[in-house]
Amino acid sequence: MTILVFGRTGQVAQELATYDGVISLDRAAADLEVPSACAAVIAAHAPAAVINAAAYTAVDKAEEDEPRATMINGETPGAMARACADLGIPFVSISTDYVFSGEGEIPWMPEDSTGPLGAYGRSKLAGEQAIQAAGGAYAILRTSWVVSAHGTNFVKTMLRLGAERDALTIVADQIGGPTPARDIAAACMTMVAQLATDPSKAGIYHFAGGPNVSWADFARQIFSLADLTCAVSDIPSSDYPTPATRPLNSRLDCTALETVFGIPRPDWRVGLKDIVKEVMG
Ligand SMILES: NC(=O)C1=CN([C@@H]2O[C@H](COP(=O)(O)OP(=O)(O)OC[C@H]3O[C@@H](n4cnc5c(N)ncnc54)[C@H](OP(=O)(O)O)[C@@H]3O)[C@@H](O)[C@H]2O)C=CC1
Ligand SMILES: Cc1cn([C@H]2C[C@H](O)[C@@H](COP(=O)(O)OP(=O)(O)O[C@H]3O[C@@H](C)C(=O)[C@@H](O)[C@H]3O)O2)c(=O)[nH]c1=O
Ligand SMILES: [Mg+2]
Repeated sequence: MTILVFGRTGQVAQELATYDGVISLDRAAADLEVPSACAAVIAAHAPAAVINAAAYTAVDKAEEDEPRATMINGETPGAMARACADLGIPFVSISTDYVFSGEGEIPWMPEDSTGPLGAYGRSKLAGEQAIQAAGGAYAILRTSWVVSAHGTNFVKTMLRLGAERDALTIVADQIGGPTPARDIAAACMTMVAQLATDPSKAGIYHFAGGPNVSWADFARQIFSLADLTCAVSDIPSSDYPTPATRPLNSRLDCTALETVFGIPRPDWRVGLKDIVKEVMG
């Protein structure tokens, strides 16, 4: 069973590449700025399933580059979904907590109203809508705060800064679920297998690590596991100005994924241990 994966260098893409039967496409093989080319690659390979793990993920840069982010995150996933629907094969595409406004403290349900605060979130929401319009055996997997030993992420930034500095100020009013890329890859593989035999499972699902935590408390746990002495002071988001506004409430209710696919919410503290070990050597 061949599974075609868009993305090769990304955090989730690298974990997907460890599975037998996965063919990974880098930018040279499939440029997400060209929707028709990505659809043509799917038709040419005629795989058993497709997973889209490529995206424009530079949240701040997207503010001044929204047309490109919208092409990559909005238009192209729609074209991929239509190509998969035409072939009658499952399609899983990863989305984000940043499609939500971040109001309140209640974990977001997949069917809750969206309200992105920035260009990245808007572009990902456009992708979700295009995929849904295509129909077929699709799944949109919204995750959050992706971490791994590869690529750029908060854990790697903290391990670098924590070794250089005695103290850091970290936002404490954004709460969410850090999610190991390895767990996301495993979830995607389970989902394409089940969608192949039961397309009625199509829909939007949430998948994030638990327990929910603030970035500041997450940093403390990273430093503790890595034996780094770096004091963390809580600050409000207003003291850490960035071009794009981040949601305060990134909590995702992950019940539906467990009920429908039997995939439980992972404990990020388990995955974090492996990541710290892998990065520190
Ligand atoms: N990172 C996070 O915290 C979160 C991510 N997500 C979502 O999860 C998914 C995976 O994210 P993650 O693994 O962190 O992503 P990364 O930022 O680690 O990697 C992004 C991947 O997309 C590829 N890519 C970007 N632009 C193009 C293009 N024009 N053509 C082809 N490939 C392109 C990159 O290739 P190249 O190396 O060539 O640039 C890279 O392989 C994405 O859909 C993302 O939106 C959701 C929630 C949180
Ligand atoms: C480095 C640093 C960051 N921060 C804050 C800024 C930000 O609110 C938070 C996390 O920083 P990041 O740069 O990892 O945030 P960001 O790139 O916005 O992370 C997001 O990426 C996209 C792709 C997603 O889909 C989201 O789920 C989320 O993971 O930490 C501090 O408060 N102090 C610091 O010293
Ligand atoms: Mg980032």
